[in-house]
Amino acid sequence: MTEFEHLVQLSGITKTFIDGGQQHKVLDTLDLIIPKGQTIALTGASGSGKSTLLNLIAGFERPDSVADSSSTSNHHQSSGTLTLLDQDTTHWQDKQWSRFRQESLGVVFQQFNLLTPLNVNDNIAFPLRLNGQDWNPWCDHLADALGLTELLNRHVESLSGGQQQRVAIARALAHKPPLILADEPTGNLDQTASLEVMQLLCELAAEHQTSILMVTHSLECANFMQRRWHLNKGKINE
Ligand SMILES: Nc1ncnc2c1ncn2[C@@H]1O[C@H](COP(=O)(O)OP(=O)(O)OP(=O)(O)O)[C@@H](O)[C@H]1O
Repeated sequence: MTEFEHLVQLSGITKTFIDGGQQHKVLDTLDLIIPKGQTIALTGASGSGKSTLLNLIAGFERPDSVADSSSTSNHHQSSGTLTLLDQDTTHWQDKQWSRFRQESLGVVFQQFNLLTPLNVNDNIAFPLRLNGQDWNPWCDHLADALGLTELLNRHVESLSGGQQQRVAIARALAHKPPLILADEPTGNLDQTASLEVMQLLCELAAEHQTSILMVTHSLECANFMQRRWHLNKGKINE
């Protein structure tokens, strides 16, 4: 992969939802940069927009668009700029978003989105196979560290919530992407398993300069990250 200056950069991004006829501005002309290799804990009250921010960076949501005042036609432009790997995403089509997610992103979201017809092994190896790779010693290490070695042949739908969460974490880390977005990745895990997950994330970040943006309500988990961001009224405070 080519070198880049900023992994993620948001400039003046606004996101508004309309609910019951009322506009609700969740992100308000937000500016932020996630440099390569930085690990960040994201906190904020329920409903402050943490998941929305992760969804925007992953391309599952789009920023608001505003009427283009410089144009006489009915053109709209994005409320701000979202730059990923030094590329402006404003005009990215689905194909470019898919490629970014496939090659450069690992996500652990609240819904694990596991591939239910497949077993644990195939779920973990899925991002690797999309990138033309196969199961490798790093996958063995992930399975071991996450307590999944005995479960590799099990269908994911037969697993408990905590086991499914660990599969989702292994899948996000399998292809060693430069960016991990995690939304309460240890929400279903006990304290011992949570600490093991945090150690694994830190190991990946330290060895491969992986950047991590992790939503957490746990101070203990937040302390594993290098920086702490707090989202309030559509803005980030550090
Ligand atoms: N698709 C949507 N349509 C309408 N409103 C939405 C949508 N997605 C999110 N919202 C609203 O945006 C606000 C921020 O939601 P979001 O899920 O990003 O918050 P959060 O900080 O992740 O909350 P939590 O900690 O409870 O998960 C909430 O008021 C939510 O109701």
